[in-house]
Amino acid sequence: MLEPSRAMTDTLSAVRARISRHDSAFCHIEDPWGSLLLLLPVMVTGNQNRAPRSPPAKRRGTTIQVSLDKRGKTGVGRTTARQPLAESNHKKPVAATSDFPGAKDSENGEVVFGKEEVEALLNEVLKLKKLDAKGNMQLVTDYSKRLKLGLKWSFQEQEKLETELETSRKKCIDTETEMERKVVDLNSFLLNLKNENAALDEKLAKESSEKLDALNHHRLEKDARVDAERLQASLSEDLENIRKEKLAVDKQVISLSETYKRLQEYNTSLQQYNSKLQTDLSVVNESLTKVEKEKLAVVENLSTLRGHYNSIQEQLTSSRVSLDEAVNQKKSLDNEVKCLREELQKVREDRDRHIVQVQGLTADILRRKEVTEKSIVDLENLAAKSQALQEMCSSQAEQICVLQHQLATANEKLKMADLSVIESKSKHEGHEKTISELRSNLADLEQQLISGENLRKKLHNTILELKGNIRVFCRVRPSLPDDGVASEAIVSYPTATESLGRGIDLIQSGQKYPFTFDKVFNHEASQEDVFLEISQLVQSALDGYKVCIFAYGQTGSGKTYTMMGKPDRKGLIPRSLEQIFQASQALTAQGWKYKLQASMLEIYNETIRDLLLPRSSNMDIIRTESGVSGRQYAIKHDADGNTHVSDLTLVDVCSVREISSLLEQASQSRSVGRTQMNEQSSRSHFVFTLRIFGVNEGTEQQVQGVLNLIDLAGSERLSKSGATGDRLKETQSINKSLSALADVIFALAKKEDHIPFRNSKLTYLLQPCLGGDSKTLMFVNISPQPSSSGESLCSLRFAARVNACEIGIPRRQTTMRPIDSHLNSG
Ligand SMILES: Nc1ncnc2c1ncn2[C@@H]1O[C@H](COP(=O)(O)OP(=O)(O)OP(=O)(O)O)[C@@H](O)[C@H]1O
Repeated sequence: MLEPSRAMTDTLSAVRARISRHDSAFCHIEDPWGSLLLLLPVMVTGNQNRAPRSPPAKRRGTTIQVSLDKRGKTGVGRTTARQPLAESNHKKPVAATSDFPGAKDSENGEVVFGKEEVEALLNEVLKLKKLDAKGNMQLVTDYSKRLKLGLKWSFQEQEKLETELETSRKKCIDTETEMERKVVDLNSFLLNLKNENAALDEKLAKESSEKLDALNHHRLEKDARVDAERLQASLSEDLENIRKEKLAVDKQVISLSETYKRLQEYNTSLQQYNSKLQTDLSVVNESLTKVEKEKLAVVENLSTLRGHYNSIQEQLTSSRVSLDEAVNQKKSLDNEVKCLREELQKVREDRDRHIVQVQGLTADILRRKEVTEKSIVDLENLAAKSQALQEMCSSQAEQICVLQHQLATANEKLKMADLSVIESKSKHEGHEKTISELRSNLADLEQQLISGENLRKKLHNTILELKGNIRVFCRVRPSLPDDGVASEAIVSYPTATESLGRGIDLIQSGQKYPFTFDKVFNHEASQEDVFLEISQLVQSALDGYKVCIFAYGQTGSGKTYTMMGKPDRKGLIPRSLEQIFQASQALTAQGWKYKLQASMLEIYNETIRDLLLPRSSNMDIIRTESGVSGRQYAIKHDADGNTHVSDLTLVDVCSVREISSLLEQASQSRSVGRTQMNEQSSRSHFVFTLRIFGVNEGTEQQVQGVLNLIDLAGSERLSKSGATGDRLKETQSINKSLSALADVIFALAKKEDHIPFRNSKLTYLLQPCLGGDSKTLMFVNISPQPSSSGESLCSLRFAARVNACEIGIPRRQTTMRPIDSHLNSG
């Protein structure tokens, strides 16, 4: 990596040399006037005191002296070289004579003018003689000749100088041109130099990066070298250790060699011992033979010594065995690198000991035999076990086969199950898809249902509005057993199409009075028939309208029956409440939540009574009504048209059962007076009010409806009632309030400025429901008794007038959310 640096250094040196050369040339050119002075044989000087810029030219021939006079003007003079003019290559000699004073003769007889000569000529003063005119003339003539010569020379010199000046100018121009050319060359050279410099910089950067790489590489190599050195150090340590080990091994080798030598010596001694043992063996063999002979002799001769013989035989056998063992041991010792010859020798030396050892070995063999036998038994046991295991293995193999078969079957089943699972999955997915579709359809249907319900409400209310704001239904009760046998019917129903179901004719004194209402129920109409006609009106209350249904009619005409009914023939109030509960329950599916509040009061003799108070409280009030003391219920209407009766009991109701209980309580609380006409005739106006607050969680819509169901007191005439005393007062009060009701309705119909709501408690209580933004329905109940025909006619006439009224446009009370307080309260 050092090569690029060296090459770079060489290149830089070469460039510096070139720059140096060019610098010198440039410097030379930078002093063009110096060059010009070299070219021009002119010496420029300042005044005489200033040092010349170049050494005074001691040139031969005439030189031009340019001098500055005292006013700074440049002048051109001549210096006269003291050389002969002939040596000058540009001077022409001027002929001169020796007669000319002031001029100096050259060697060739030429006159050379210089400054001094000219000055001397000019300053020459002719010395004229007074009496020598001729001589004077001569002098003047000479002087004029010399002046002429001087002038002539001067002219020639001037021409020459001009020529030289012109030449110098040309040369100067040439020099300038040359200089400009050289400047251009130098500029291009400088440009090249800059390019080369840039290239060199680039090369330098490249080489710097290469140098960095080289340095990195060098660093890595250095690290590697350090590692290698470390490795070398560790290897050196290992080598040192190995050397130490080698030394130890060498020592061991030496000791082993010594051991080997000793072993060799030992081997030699063993061999000697072996030979000795061989000798002993032969001796033993001989003795053995001898012993055998003796043994034979003993066997043959001494049967009594058989036992001894046997022992000897055994000893002999053992000796033989031991001998064989010894021989074998010897052979093995011989075969085993003769290392154990020493032991053999020892064995042979200690023969008895060997015999003992042989005996021990024999015993060991016996022991081993026993062990072997035991091992054989064990082996047999193991074989048996092995056999059992093999049998077990075979049985297990069979089981494995069976299991494999079962596994294959199970795999098949698993595959089948997988397939069935996949199939089930796809079916499930299909089902899910179907379910999602059904759900979306259901959602659509629900949406359609909601929109249908909204449309229904709209249409229903539109129909009701088209029908008129206050409608009148007429109901004729059937004849009761107590009514006695009627001689003739006082009511008939027209059968004409236009008045079918809507017309009623009352016959009195042979005169027929036809009436037409929104609906006429004859005596056969059931409670259900009646309720069917008003159910939509009740539904309106749930939709947020103020609904007011009241029953008007003479005593005993069936008002209470129509409104309350009997336990087995429920009237409008329980049916309406049932419908409201059912409808509110059904609307929960559309996101509606309702809160229902019930209140029940009666207006008796222009006094309000809370029918939901405990009986004791009512008793107090009754005493109050009779002038003792008691609380007053104040009626107030807020800006939203809601009526509030102070201290009136409001009960949150959640079921029909609760309502039934409340109605029962109210029924018992009602003031029931006896009149001559109806033993159970109620002498008060009964007002059942159900406030309905609904909110839709989904649409944020809120409704606030009111359902007023009113059972008015009987409207009998005083003359017919026969009442006296309190009953008369009751009748008068009732008639007054009914009259006030009629006045309000008629005032509304006439759109009078003042509506006399405050004329009675009943009208003031029902003001919001009569005031134009509610839906009002009046039942006019008619008794079929001929004796009641007059009252019936009055009722029908009143109803007809009411039916002709338009009291306003019903307004649905709906808002968006903020009225949550109704639902949250309580
Ligand atoms: N449509 C009807 N069908 C059967 N019975 C009826 C019908 N209308 C009324 N009655 C019966 O007639 C009697 C009088 O009816 P109800 O008490 O309802 O009259 P009312 O107008 O309420 O009298 P009051 O003004 O004195 O309260 C009751 O016994 C009632 O059961």
